[in-house]
Parts: sequence; structure tokens; C-alpha cells
Amino acid sequence: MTAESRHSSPPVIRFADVTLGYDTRVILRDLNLEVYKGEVVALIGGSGSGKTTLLRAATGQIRAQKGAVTVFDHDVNRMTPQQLGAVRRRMGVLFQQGALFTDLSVFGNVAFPLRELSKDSEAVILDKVLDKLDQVGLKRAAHLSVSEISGGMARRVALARAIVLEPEIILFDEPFAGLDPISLGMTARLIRSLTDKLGCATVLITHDLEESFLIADQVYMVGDGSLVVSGTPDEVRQSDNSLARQFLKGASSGPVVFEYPPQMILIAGSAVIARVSNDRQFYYRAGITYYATHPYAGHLLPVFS
Ligand SMILES: Nc1ncnc2c1ncn2[C@@H]1O[C@H](COP(=O)(O)OP(=O)(O)OP(=O)(O)O)[C@@H](O)[C@H]1O
Repeated sequence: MTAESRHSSPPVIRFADVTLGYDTRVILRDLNLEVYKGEVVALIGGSGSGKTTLLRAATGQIRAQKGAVTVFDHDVNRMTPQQLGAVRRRMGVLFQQGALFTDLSVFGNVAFPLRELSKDSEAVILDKVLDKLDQVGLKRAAHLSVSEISGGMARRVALARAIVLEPEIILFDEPFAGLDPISLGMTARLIRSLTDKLGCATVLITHDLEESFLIADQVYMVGDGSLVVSGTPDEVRQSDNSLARQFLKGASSGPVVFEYPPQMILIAGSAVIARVSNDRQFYYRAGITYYATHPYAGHLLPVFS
């Protein structure tokens, strides 16, 4: 079934032939992706394959090197800062480093977006915050300070904060990271039910294939600098693409390379002292014995001293 036949309204997020990267370095090329209202889309792929980069492009944190990223029918690359701000207010975002405010309580953290961005009275805020905390199983922890909660609880508080404004698009970067199996299953079901209840579009980056395949309508896998496969969880499971097959089986041998590309690093002893990106070098710290990648030749030159 094509996307068009599945949906009557246009996608809320569309990537059309998009190439993404940093400076002159390309991370993902010729990407086509669509996310519709009411849909949970799981974005999977190996570490460093560009999943977070893709979310950054959807929020306008980075601009496409090529192609168009459209959100709510507006080209992100052409928006003024004011338009971008307005679009972002319709999005809930939970990034990996979605740090909580340590000087606020659990309640204060979840209430923060409402106090900043809505005109709700404190009584309404109380109701909304307790409702969202209840949904993530933390209503009784509302009074605790951030230093009194565990890492997994902090993720759930951040989740409650991301959804408290009931956004039209929710972007999650690894919402299941650091959760125990019970919280993980609960969070996955929560994401599904919130999407259904709010009628929003949800994109989640995840390494948890089992839970995400249970709740996702569409799965996109990126790897090797581009989109590897997309479709329903069943279609992706049945894909005969070798990258996808290796990734889904979690096999260590195959086209997916576990190591960071060797031509990108300069190592001294065990410390990375430089990352080489095209002709740019970012120096970290010096060492004595080193292996080197030639910054311009782009291949590994072992050097021993
Ligand atoms: N701000 C940046 N500047 C330059 N390069 C970056 C930047 N952020 C990420 N990268 C590089 O882009 C590539 C993709 O990174 P990204 O964070 O998008 O991967 P990911 O798929 O989300 O990885 P993970 O699953 O490990 O979180 C990596 O090689 C990373 O080093």
C-alpha cells in the first residue's frame, strides 16, 4: 500500500530527496520519509547512522544540504526564526540529553512548559501536570526533587514534560533508554496510546526493536549513509536487504560495521586526538605512540613510535 492510499491528509513531516550532514560532511543522502497524523514511526539504525541528525533536521536545528524538509506544510529551510518558533511550539521533543531542571521539583519540571507557553491558571496546570505524571506512573513522585529520583524515573518525567502541551508532533530520541523492562513496556504503550488519544504524529528513535515494532505503524531504517528500508514492521522484518537482516538479527558480522570508520580518527595510545572530517581536524589531546589517518588521503596510515 502506498502512503497516499493510507492517508487522506498530507504528511505532517515530509523529507523529499533530503541530504543531511555537518559542514561539508554528508551523513544521510537522498532521504525520503513521511510521517502522518495518528502514526507512530520508529526510526532505527546502528549507532552513528544519523537518526538524531534526522530529528534535528525536522526541528530546524540543522538545515538540509539538499532537498526539502517540510513540517506542517512549511519548508523548514525557508522559515524565519519566528515561523520556526511557532512550528516548534506545536512539537514535543525529548532528546537523549533531555536534562531536567535540577532546581525544580518533578512537578515544577512538567509544569514548566505550561507556565512558560500557556495562559493556563495554576489550578488547570495542577490538573494537567498530575494527569501526565499519572500517565507515566509518577503522580506520587510529584513533590520529589530531581536529585531524589532515579535515571529511569527522570526519563519518564522528561516524557511527561514533552507531552504536557499535547503537541501535534512528538519526537523522541531513545525514549526507552535506561528503563527497566516493566517501565519500558509501559512507556511504549503510553506512547502508542498518547498518539491515538492526541491524534498526533510520533517519531521515535529506538534501539529496542521488539517494543517499537509492537507499537509502530511504520519503520524506517537508516544505515550506510542512506535509507536502507522502510515499511510496516512486518514488511521491514521480511526485508531481504542484507543490512536490515544483520541489524534485526543483531549479528556482529555483516555489512554493518561496529567500529567508528577508521579513516575518521587519529589515535594516540588509546586516546582519540583528532577527528578528521574532510579537511578539518578537531584535536582532543596529544599522546606518545600513535596510529594516524592521513587527513587528506582519507585512509589509515599506521604509525608506530
Ligand atoms: N554536531 C555535530 N557536528 C559534527 N558531526 C556530528 C554532529 N552530531 C553528530 N555528528 C556525527 O554525525 C553522525 C551521525 O550522528 P547521529 O547522532 O545522528 O547518529 P545516531 O544514529 O543518532 O547515533 P546513536 O544511535 O549512537 O545515538 C556521527 O558520525 C556523528 O559523529
